Amino acid sequence: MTPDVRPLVAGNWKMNGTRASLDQIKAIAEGVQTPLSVKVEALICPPATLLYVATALCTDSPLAIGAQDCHQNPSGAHTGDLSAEMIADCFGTYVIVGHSERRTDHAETDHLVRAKAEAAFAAELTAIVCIGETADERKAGQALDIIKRQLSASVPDSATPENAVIAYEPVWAIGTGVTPTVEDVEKAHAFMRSELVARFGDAGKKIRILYGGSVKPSNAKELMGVANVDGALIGGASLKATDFLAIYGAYDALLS
Ligand SMILES: O=C(CO)COP(=O)(O)O
Repeated sequence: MTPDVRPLVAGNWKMNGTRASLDQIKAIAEGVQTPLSVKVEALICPPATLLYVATALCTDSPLAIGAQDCHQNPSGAHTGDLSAEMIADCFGTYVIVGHSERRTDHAETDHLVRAKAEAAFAAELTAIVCIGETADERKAGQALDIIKRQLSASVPDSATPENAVIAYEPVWAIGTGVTPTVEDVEKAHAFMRSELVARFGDAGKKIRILYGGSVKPSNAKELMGVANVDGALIGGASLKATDFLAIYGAYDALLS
């Protein structure tokens, strides 16, 4: 945690979820209607097909809804893509950019990820910019170098604590059930914090840095309690309302 920073617990549903899954969003929207929501923000990023209906389910809930990607341009001939304006038009308030699966599946570069984050800012969305090293990069002792490069090249100069969130997701921890040690998470997040402060000054102290990769109810309290970990980006465990709410609820103990 970072002093005076409101943590964000975010779910990334990836390419999962049909209309039947809206029940889970409804349950999460109801489940986060607790006093904890003043202190901890909750977000679900369903597939684009569910975005508009999901926001309609959350009108009376503090649960925010976001998208998983956006195009760097506001409109035009880009078949199959989604603009940041379209997400905002569906009442989405966040968009994930530069997830490692998009960097791999769609060859997204740091440069493109930065342009997508800028498009998000222009549409008044908050961009969750994902970074993280692969297993090979880690084995080669390059983890911090990769983090430094991705952070500096993927995050726009216009990032602020309001419009930008960083998600550190070591690629080897995604969907594997394996997480870094608490010491490794602490080291990586302290490094990112120092990089952000060096670049953005006081604002860099408040930009949220989420941890992602095999977060589940059983490890949430330990991981979320680490210094400079300002929440989670959850994949698999965000698909079930009970699991997501258990992770969210870990802050009950951490903040009491
Ligand atoms: O990629 C992730 C979230 O964006 C993490 O996925 P898992 O929580 O399934 O490991």
